[in-house]
Amino acid sequence: MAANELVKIRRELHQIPELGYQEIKTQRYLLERIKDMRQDFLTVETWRTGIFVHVKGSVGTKTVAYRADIDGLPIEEQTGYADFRSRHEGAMHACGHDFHMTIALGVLSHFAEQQPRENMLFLFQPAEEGPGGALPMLESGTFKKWWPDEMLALHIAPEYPVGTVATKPGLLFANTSELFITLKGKGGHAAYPHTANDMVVAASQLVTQLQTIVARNVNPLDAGVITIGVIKGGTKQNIIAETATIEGTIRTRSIDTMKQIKARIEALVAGIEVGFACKASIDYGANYCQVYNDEASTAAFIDFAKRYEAVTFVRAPEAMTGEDFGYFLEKIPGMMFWLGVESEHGLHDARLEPKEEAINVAVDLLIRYLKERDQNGYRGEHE
Ligand SMILES: CC(=O)N[C@@H](CCC[C@H](N)C(=O)O)C(=O)O
Repeated sequence: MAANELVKIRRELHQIPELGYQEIKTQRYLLERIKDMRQDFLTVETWRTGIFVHVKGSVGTKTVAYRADIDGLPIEEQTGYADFRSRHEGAMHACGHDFHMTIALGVLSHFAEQQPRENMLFLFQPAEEGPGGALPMLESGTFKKWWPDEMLALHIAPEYPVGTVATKPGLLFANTSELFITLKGKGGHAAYPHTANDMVVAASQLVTQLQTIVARNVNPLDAGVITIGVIKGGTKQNIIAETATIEGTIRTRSIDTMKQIKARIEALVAGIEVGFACKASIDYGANYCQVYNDEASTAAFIDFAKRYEAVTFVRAPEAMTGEDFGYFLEKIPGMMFWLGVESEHGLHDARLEPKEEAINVAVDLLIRYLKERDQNGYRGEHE
């Protein structure tokens, strides 16, 4: 696909962001673009709001998979885009999944025209931002039928210039768990606090206490994050709130630290229940396992990236970002890398404006890399 065609696709996708498992228009749009491609080697199967596309190789003894996530975020866009802003109120592609999908379409269209030796599997995966599409997609009959030998994915990186790719072997992204806490007390008139049981005060205390866990309970040589992104409670300024909810995310480098943090959260919440004579419930929502890059797959990618003159390779530090792609890497050797897109504003920011030149950089890089691997053999073939 030509660079201007890819930019057009990205802009069309940017206008229709949809949240996890609501990607109806996105799926329809992707299916239309896939239908425009040469069909001789393709088999397309939908899975919920996602899509699998299998490319039959001329030899077809191995399969390499490439995954792109397709959901948007509940953010009201504040970019400077005039012509292609999100048309969906309160939703935005603020994590670059419009780029991820466009890049996957660009790579797929190449291999739809030029049949690879080995099979390829493209996954357009819903719900990466939550509740998680990777694990159920991995467990689906379609995935099992086309089970790959190796798997790749990328994520845009606003902090790197266009032309940069970054990754590392081993741990790349953290273990994550969502966190939803509901506190239920007794509402009442603002003027009669002694007759009520104020959950705004209880929630405020709890948020402050939660921030002590990483500071006071986690080994400083280990790492953890507890971010509370939402706190809601009450209905009016002169009514004492009967309920309050707290929503956040927990990030850790190790599973043990995740367990330790959850135990501390439960102890603190139990303390709030006693201290405020209220009822509390905790829901950990979606949990993602770490993204752990396979040594051999990552070494092959880094070796290529260092030789490929169109990109600069940077060794990435570990990040506390989460990615349900980690579930695939738990079962299948593979790797994920960052793609530099240079934006002043970062991921999950309403002003994120990744540079579109990065799309073509990624498409060319992936086509060349996959072609080289296709000629030289994927994991297990020449090892
Ligand atoms: C790359 C990225 O930003 N990923 C998200 C993944 C969401 C994880 C999960 N829903 C949670 O909030 O814990 C991230 O926030 O890191």
